[in-house]
Amino acid sequence: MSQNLVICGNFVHATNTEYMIVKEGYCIGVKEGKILFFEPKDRLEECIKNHQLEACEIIRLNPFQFLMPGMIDTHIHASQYPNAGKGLDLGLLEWLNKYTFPTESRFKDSQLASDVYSKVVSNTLRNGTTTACYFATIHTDSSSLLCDQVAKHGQRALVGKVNMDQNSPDFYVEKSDDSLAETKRFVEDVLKRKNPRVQPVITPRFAPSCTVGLMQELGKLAKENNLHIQTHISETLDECEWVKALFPEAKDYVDIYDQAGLLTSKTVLAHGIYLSGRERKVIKERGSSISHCPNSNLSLRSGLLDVQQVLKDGVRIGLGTDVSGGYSPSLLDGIRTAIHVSNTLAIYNKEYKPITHSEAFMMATLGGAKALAMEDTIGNFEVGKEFDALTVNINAPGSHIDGFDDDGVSDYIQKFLYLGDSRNIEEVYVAGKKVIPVTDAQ
Ligand SMILES: Nc1nc2[nH]cnc2c(=O)[nH]1
Ligand SMILES: [Zn+2]
Repeated sequence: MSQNLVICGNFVHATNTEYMIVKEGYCIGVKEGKILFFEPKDRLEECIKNHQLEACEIIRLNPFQFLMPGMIDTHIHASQYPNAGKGLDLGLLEWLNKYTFPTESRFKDSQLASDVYSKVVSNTLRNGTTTACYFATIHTDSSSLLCDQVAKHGQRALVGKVNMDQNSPDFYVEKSDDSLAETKRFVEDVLKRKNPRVQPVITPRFAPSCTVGLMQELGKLAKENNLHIQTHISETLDECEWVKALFPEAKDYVDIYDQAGLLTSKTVLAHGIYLSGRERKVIKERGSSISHCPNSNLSLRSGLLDVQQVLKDGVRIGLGTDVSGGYSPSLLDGIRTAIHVSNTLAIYNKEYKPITHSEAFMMATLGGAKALAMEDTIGNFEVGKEFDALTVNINAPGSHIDGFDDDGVSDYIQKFLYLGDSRNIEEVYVAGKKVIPVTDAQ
């Protein structure tokens, strides 16, 4: 059950006009999971009275604590979690064949699926990911087990059963008709749960793995049911060459998805490193978004995404861990690596203005919400949104952060983004319910 809550202290979030805004000495009121007020704390009594929250316990944060929105992982392969931190010696296409497909094929086994999915959901939650956009595998029933784990641990997620009907190994491929029928079965199963925090996402793996016919049918299915869509695009040069050879009649990579009806305002495209200006323009026109996965792009040596160009072109962008191409399930790592990728571009081009920690923070929170078309529900502390939040303590036991006399709240926030880890994330709330620390009742 989500409780009613009042929390007073220091806050940080992104808005439509500011990448990062610090609110010192504020109070927030939460009723039935939703934010009722967010005001300076001298208005506390009046707000409590106006919103009939008198019976509610008031939590007062200490000066070393602050509240931030929960982080949003816009691209993560739950089924690749067993491989996180290993097998990064090959480029994308060889890596898929040698490590990824064999691992994913094992998820036919429901015991293995439940075990791995429980671990990945609990680890990402502990690391402050309140919303995740997951790839599962081609297996329908085991993909449903990921939904079970998301619900059990109290995370918010989009869950995708993967589609692959060509150019895949014999042990991990579907017949086109089965792929579509099983996707329909999966979508029905997820929707009939009527859990607003667990939704299906249509998940053609990437163009090389899917026939045009299947992609078109998936586009129709998404449209009929107003579903999210996720896939990969323009991640490596080898992949782009392969795509050109496989789809000679397409204008470019984006055109393949566009012709299939897969580019909508609820589509998130992972990577997008090698997109042309025309492709970014089409993505913007369709209202689709990009998931920037910097750890993966460095770990698999795929390339460096120019985030400034993506932002300049008006394309919505969030951060993804892309486990296990990315080895870290933490979006704090995503924030740091995004900054370092941008710094690297600036080292090689003196004119280049790298992104700041504030921009990276925005991408991990409100940017992610926009990328997943969920900005009406989550992403910051706007009144009316659901309360997905982290209580951060830079002085937590075992913390690797030291505060000094001349540090202000903004310094604490910056230090957390660079030096913090799950030890500093003392509490995690999803829709007003405290899901970390885990209690016996959960
Ligand atoms: N990083 C990454 N790229 C992909 N492209 C197609 N499949 C994958 C995958 O599993 N991981
Ligand atoms: Zn991926």
